[in-house]
Amino acid sequence: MRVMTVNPGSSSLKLSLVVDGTEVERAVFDRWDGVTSEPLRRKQWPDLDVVAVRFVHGGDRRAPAVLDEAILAELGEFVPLAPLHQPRSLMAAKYAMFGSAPVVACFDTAFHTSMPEAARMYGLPKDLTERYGLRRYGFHGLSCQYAMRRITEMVHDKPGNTRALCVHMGAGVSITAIKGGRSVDTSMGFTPLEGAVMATRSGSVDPGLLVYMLEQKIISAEELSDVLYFQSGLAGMSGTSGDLRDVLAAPDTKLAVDVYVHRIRREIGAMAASLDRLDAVVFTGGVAVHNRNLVGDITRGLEVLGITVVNELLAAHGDRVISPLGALPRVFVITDREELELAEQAEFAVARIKKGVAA
Ligand SMILES: Nc1ncnc2c1ncn2[C@@H]1O[C@H](COP(=O)(O)OP(=O)(O)O)[C@@H](O)[C@H]1O
Ligand SMILES: CC(=O)OP(=O)(O)O
Ligand SMILES: [Mg+2]
Repeated sequence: MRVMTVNPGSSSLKLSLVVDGTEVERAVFDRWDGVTSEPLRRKQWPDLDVVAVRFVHGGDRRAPAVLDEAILAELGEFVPLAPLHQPRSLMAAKYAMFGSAPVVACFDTAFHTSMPEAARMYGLPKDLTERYGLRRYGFHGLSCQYAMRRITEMVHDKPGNTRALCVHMGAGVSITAIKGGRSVDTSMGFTPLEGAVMATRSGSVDPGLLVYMLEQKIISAEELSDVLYFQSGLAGMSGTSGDLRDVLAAPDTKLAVDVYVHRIRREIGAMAASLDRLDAVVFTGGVAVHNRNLVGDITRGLEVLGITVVNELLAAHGDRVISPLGALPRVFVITDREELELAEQAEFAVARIKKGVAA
C-alpha cells in the first residue's frame, strides 16, 4: 500500500512516502510557519492509497478516523487545546482532501486513552471536570507507540512485558510511563503545555502564578496564551528561537539549558513512580537524537533510578542501547519515526473500510 504521511510538528512539517511499511522518500520542512501550503504543493506523490495526517488532539477518540467534513469540524473544536498544532493539522488535512485518496487522521491522544482515572483527573471540582471535560489527555502517543515497537524488536521481547519510560524531546517534550504496551501516565495534560520545559513552551508553572498575573492585570488572557506557548521555554529563557542548535550557539544560555535538563529529569522521576518496575528508558525526538551530550547530562543526574550510560555507546549513531550490558533499566536512543506508525495506523483504517467495518 502507498501511504503519504503528514506530520505537522510545532517546529517542522515532515512528509513521507511509505510503501508497504518502508519509507521510500521523505521531505522535511524545518521551521515551517504552519500557514503556507507550499510544502504540500511541492510534494505530490502519485497513486496514493491513503494519506495519513498526524493530529495532536483527538479528544476521546481511541482509533484513527477517515476524515469527512463532520470529523474535521469536531477536530476543529480542539484548536484552543492545542493552538500550536491543531490548526496546522487541519490545514494539511483540508489540503490533502482535495486529492482522490482517503485521508485518515491519526491521533497523539489515542495512545493515552488507556490511562487510569487517577492519572487522568485533575484535583478540580467534579462538576467542572465533568461539564467541561477538564482532564489530562497526553500527547506524542504515535512516537511512543513506534518507540515501544522498535525497542521490543531490538531486544526480542514481547511488548506486554516491558515497563518503560518514553522521553520524547522534539520541539515539544513529554515523558510517558508505559506498562503492558499501554500508557499509564504522561507529563502532558489537557494541552501539550503541561510538564517539561520545551522549545517555546513554558511547561508546568505554578497555577497560582498565572492567576496572579491575570488578577494583577500584568497580562491579558490572550497575551498569556501567547507567552506560554510561543515565547517561553528555551526560547524565552535564552532569547533565541528555542531550536536547540540556536540555543547552544548563542552566548550566556547555560542556565536555560540547565533548567531544561533539570525539568526533564524531574518529570522522568515522576513518571517512574507510576511504574512498578523500570525496564527501559527510551530517548527519542530531534533533540535526543542529535544532542548526545544533553542525553548524557540528563542521565547522569538519574543514578537514583539505576540509570547508567556508557560514553562510547552514547557517542555512537543509530538506534542503540547506551547502558552497560546487563544493566537495568536498559537505556535506548531511538530515532523518532512517527511516519511509520502513521502509515501502519492508516493501512489498518483502510483495511477496515474495505471489510465494511466503520473506521
Ligand atoms: N541535525 C540536527 N542537529 C542538531 N539538532 C537538531 C537537528 N535536527 C533537529 N534538531 C533539534 O531537534 C529539535 C526539533 O525536533 P523535532 O523532533 O524535529 O521537532 P518537532 O517534530 O517537534 O517539530 C530542534 O530543537 C533541533 O535543535
Ligand atoms: C505534542 C507536541 O508537542 O508535538 P511536537 O513535539 O511535534 O511539537
Ligand atoms: Mg515531532
